[in-house]
Amino acid sequence: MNQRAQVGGLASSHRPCALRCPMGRTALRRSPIVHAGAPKEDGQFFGLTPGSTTRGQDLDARIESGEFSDTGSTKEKITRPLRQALAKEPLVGRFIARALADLGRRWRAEAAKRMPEARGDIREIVGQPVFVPLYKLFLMYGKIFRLSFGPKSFVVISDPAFAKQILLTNAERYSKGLLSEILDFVMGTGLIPADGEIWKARRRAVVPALHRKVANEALGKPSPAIPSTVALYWLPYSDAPANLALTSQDLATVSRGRSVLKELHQGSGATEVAVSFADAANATLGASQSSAERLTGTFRPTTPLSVFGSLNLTSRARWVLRVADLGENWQDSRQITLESWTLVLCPPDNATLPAMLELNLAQQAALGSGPLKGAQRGLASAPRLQALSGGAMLPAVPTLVTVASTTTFRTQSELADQTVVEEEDEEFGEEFLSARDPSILHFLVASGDEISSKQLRDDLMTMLIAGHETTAAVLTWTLYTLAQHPEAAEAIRQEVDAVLGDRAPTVADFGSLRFTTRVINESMRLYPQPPVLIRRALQEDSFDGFVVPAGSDIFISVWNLHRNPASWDQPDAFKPERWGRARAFGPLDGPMPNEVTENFAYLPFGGGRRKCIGDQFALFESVVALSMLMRRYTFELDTTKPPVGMTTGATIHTTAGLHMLVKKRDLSGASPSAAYDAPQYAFAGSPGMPAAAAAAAAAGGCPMHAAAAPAAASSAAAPEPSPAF
Ligand code: HEM
Repeated sequence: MNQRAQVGGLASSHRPCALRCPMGRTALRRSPIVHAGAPKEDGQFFGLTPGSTTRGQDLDARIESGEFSDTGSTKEKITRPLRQALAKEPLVGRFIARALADLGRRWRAEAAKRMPEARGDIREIVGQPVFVPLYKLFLMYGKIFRLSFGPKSFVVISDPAFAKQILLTNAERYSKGLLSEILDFVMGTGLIPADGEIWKARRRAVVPALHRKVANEALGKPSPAIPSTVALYWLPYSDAPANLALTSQDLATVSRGRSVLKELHQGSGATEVAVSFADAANATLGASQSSAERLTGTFRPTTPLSVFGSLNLTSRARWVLRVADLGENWQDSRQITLESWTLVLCPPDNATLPAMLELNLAQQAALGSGPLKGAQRGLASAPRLQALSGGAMLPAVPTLVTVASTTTFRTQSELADQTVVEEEDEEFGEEFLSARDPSILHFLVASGDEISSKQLRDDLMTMLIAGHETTAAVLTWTLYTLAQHPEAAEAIRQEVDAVLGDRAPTVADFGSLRFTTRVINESMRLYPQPPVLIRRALQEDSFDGFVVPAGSDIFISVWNLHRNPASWDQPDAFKPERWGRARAFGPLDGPMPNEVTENFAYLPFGGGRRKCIGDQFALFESVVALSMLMRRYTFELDTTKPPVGMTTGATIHTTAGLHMLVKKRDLSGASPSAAYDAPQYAFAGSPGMPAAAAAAAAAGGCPMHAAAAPAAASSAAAPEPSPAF
């Protein structure tokens, strides 16, 4: 059980964050909240008021003014003064007043049945991550309201019970609606956008491909040597960088361990600088490699950990961050910018690395300028990828390779038992397994007699995109959060040192890496990827008496669910311990949180029949990446850079990149302990908690922002550039 808030209402439980907390500024100071059921028969404009030019501020000001908390029937309100005046008159006047009072009661009752509605100008919410205004509106309107722009409207759901109804109980009444339309050209009838019979058939076919047994088959291969260092460097996304010229200044900058990213983003020198990073790495290795070799992965990392930049849809998406083992010679410290990450672990022979890298480059190109346009370009480059990987797009779903290359995967553990999908266990086709090629692609091809190449392509594209950007975003925001919580980062290190030492995690270790896992769980609560789920009602449905007609487009705001003050104690606070038993110190022995344990208040992987098929896989992947990175490095926010900022995409993107100072960790003295105790993570208010965080917690402020407080001269060296909204 987690430590859920035992609170009666929104206003009483949620304390505003003193600093730049996502939620802090506005509605929380107002109470009571207008809950669902509050009538809004004429709607209220949340959009630009006539003549106004600002966006988010307008909405904030109008929420602040109480405009949205106004309730009741407008007709009743307009006629009220007349009724009151008439009531003072004798006879006829009193008679009319009584009739008006009756009418007023009827109007109020009718209004109460109508869903609250926010109407306005779409431009007002366009300038900010869309889930943020939705949260503000949720705090005003409550768990269900209609958001209307001219003739178009959406029903916004922020209540666990309603989400459960849509995703589980009445799931057959809903389709992916808008999402399918938007994703059609890139995912076609892949599993995410597909509906109806196609979805059913494809789910049955694809789910077994993520089965534990597929992973098992892929495992058991010798684990590659674990590197002592991992170096980080940048590569340009361009397939064939025309200009590889290096300036001596570039090399000098890089070899001093300084960031060159400032230059990177200032225009034409970008490619040169990025390449100089790679060349500096080469120089460090004493290797002489052509640029073509570099781009096709000649670095031959001996580590199972290679991290590639992910699908980042911001203007910085052109850069690929790659983590590879470069040996001991690598610089001790350097400054890099992390945008978003995904994990690709290479098999020991490294045969697929070149193709993976190419694939990644193509993805970057594909999605560099926006999901729609970019993805089209990605498709165009698919044949080339095939050529590079010897005719088969094997690395198309790198995550499977991840687990496959990590370990022997023999011992059952909490995760191993749950790993991948159990629900269709009986349908698993052993005969489709291939020891030689235990990839998802192979499984799909072998098991799908009638599958068309278009369907295969759709399935793979879907899994590629679904499994790539999400995990990358989770790691990005986890690192961001940990940079503000050095005590939690330290606790991860203690755990990893004790459980793993310097070896790579295995699935068997997963159960022991509990704190690390709970950090990921909590990071996914604070930053759900995606923050909003989209559905369309195929039939009428109703929620607490509010009717949602067939054809309605619906946003289930996971962000709102995950920060709902009625569900969570200190909803904006990073508290991995909330997933343990209700005590301040002690083992995190609660169950792995998911939509079932939290009754749909927590939906990091959705729920019901459209739940993510890669959930356990992704969790393991994230824990592997995080534990290995935290073991070897320390990450601090670079306070000289602009605030991180959030931008809406399929996942939550950074606006200005996540700039971090990365230092190699001193590992002397960090060895596995025979008698391992759970790390002494300093929970809220505990003696071990950094002063600033404790002060913030005590003040009811958002601990996420503790490091920004003046007293933040603790181990949290980085002041707090919180996401700017
Ligand atoms: C941390 C990483 C991940 C997160 C946060 C995540 C999240 C989600 C969520 C929230 C959904 C439900 C969408 C909805 O109901 O509209 C979903 C569906 C899906 N995910 Fe994931 N996912 C992750 C990793 C993966 C991986 C690794 C794969 C595959 C390799 C994957 C494949 C899919 C597919 C195919 C669906 C659609 C399932 C269906 O509709 O039947 N995901 N994911």
